[in-house]
Amino acid sequence: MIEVADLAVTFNAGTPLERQALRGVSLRLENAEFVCVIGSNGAGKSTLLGAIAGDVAATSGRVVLSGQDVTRLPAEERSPHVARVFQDPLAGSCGNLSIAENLALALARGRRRGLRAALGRVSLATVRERSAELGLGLEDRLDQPMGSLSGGQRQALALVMATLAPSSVLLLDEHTAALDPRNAEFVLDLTRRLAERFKLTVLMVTHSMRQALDYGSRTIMLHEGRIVLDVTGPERHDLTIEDLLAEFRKARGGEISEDRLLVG
Ligand SMILES: Nc1ncnc2c1ncn2[C@@H]1O[C@H](COP(=O)(O)OP(=O)(O)OP(=O)(O)O)[C@@H](O)[C@H]1O
Repeated sequence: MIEVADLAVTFNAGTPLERQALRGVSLRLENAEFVCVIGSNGAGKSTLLGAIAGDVAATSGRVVLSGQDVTRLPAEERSPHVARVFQDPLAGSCGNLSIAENLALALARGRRRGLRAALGRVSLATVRERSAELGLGLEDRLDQPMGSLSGGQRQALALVMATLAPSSVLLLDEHTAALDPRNAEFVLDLTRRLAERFKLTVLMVTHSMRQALDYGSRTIMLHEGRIVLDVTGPERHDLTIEDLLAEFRKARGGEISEDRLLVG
């Protein structure tokens, strides 16, 4: 469960560079709910994910994860609750370590122990099994460096890593944006399967309006730090990309001059 109450984040407060990235966002995701977040550049999407994960400090408001108020907890103390996959396939893993070592570290997430302890505990069979499920042949390459993998393979493994240790919340920050369409589809399908299997509460940021309507059961649009659209159920089912574009226009008070919004 994720609960965000009246969350505000202001960067560089009191300076000429002051920027209100979130202006009172309230949002509740029930257990195992999968919500897509869409919004124009600078809308506050990454800031929202960062504030939930603990990388970004809340200026005011509250963040509650699985019933625990984590607003003042640092990121590492939230990690037993939260797993995160970023846009950059290089961001969430260590390229110099082997695939097996990266998976072992992921398994140790949220525990105060190092690689050696993690490697001692990890079951090679588990790592091999979870890698084999991807159908990419990675189970035979576990000793190879993570850096030798393609972007798509790395993002697929990042998802496996995110779901190795028991966490309930998965935050996805445009995690397919750097992939070609075929790999993006593979990773999205994997996302859906893992979310269902582990009953994860998912917040997925995307620039693709198609993805925002096709994945999960609810779509949220952020604009200038506020939620301007929150649709679910039959209302969402009937929503078209044209409708979403119209919502963007409404939010922006005119035409869309957005180079990163994708209708596909
Ligand atoms: N660390 C920071 N310091 C100062 N300003 C920041 C910082 N992080 C984000 N901002 C500003 O806060 C606003 C929201 O940024 P954020 O990255 O959350 O937007 P976004 O919706 O994820 O955008 P995009 O789609 O372009 O990634 C932007 O104006 C951004 O410039």
